Amino acid sequence: MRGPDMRGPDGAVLVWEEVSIRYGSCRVVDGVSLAVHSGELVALTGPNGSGKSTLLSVAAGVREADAGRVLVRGLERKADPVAYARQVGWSPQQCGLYDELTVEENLRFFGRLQGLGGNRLHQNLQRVMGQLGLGSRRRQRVGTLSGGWKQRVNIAAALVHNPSVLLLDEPTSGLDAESRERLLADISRLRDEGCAVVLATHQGDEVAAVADRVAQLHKGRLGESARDPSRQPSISPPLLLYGQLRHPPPRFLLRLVRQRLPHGVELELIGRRLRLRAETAESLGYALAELLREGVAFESYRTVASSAARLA
Ligand SMILES: Nc1ncnc2c1ncn2[C@@H]1O[C@H](COP(=O)(O)OP(=O)(O)OP(=O)(O)O)[C@@H](O)[C@H]1O
Repeated sequence: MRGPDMRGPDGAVLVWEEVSIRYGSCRVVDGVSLAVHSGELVALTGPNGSGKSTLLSVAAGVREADAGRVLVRGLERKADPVAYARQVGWSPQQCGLYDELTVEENLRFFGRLQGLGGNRLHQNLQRVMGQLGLGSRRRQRVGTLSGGWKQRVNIAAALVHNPSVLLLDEPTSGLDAESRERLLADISRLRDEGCAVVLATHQGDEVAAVADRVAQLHKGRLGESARDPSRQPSISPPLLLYGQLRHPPPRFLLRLVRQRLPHGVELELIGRRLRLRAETAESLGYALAELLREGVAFESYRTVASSAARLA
């Protein structure tokens, strides 16, 4: 149960409204406004020290904004901290897991912290272990897991109470390319299941293929391109196509298709998720036709003609 469907003014589940945060005299987040919707994955990118973790920590409720406010389903934390916490899952950069406990014991512990117990806790543990593919590792001590599996448990711990919003701080950091790809595929599935996901990373290129939108922070300020879509000018917006493939196509075939794409068309693939970006409908249509001609089978796809995103 995700609770009553109370959303922000424009239907957003998570809203940062003119948020500023200081450490001493240093303003590390400066008037940031950003709205995230259900079923949307926003990549929060920017160099080290640009304020990504700080911005997430305010939404997670672990520190207060000095100015502005954060709303989750229209609710401010100070109005009802318990109801707010139920809606938010936070996976911090430093895993807070207990190495000497098993995967399941860790998740049970975090579930209890969220006030879950009995059958509800049991059901939530099953669900979350299924979502992150942890079933076969449930009895393994966390201290013996690889970095990729630890990150999965870290994310599962954030999801155990079934929040509407998932905040992920550098979840792919330190992972090899294959583990990163697998983890990003899992994260995009969580988004597809309806979660509003914000993923902070200083490696924006890596998440561009799965992100619906990229919000770029620089010295605590949000780049023009990443502001709330409704406030953006619609000058030559890119056309985007997101597709879910039946099977991941062989690499040689992708290479072949890429060679034939019209100038300016980008094609990215993570697992079975494909993204095409083009400047015109003609070039997008041409690229799609090329993929279909080569036998790439889509389970589904959607196109977005949007000024919402600079999907870098
Ligand atoms: N507890 C703190 N006290 C003082 N300054 C802090 C504190 N935490 C963070 N900062 C400073 O705030 C700024 C933003 O830090 P933050 O960790 O939010 O950036 P980031 O974009 O997440 O960086 P990274 O990618 O390295 O995690 C940095 O200049 C950092 O040094």
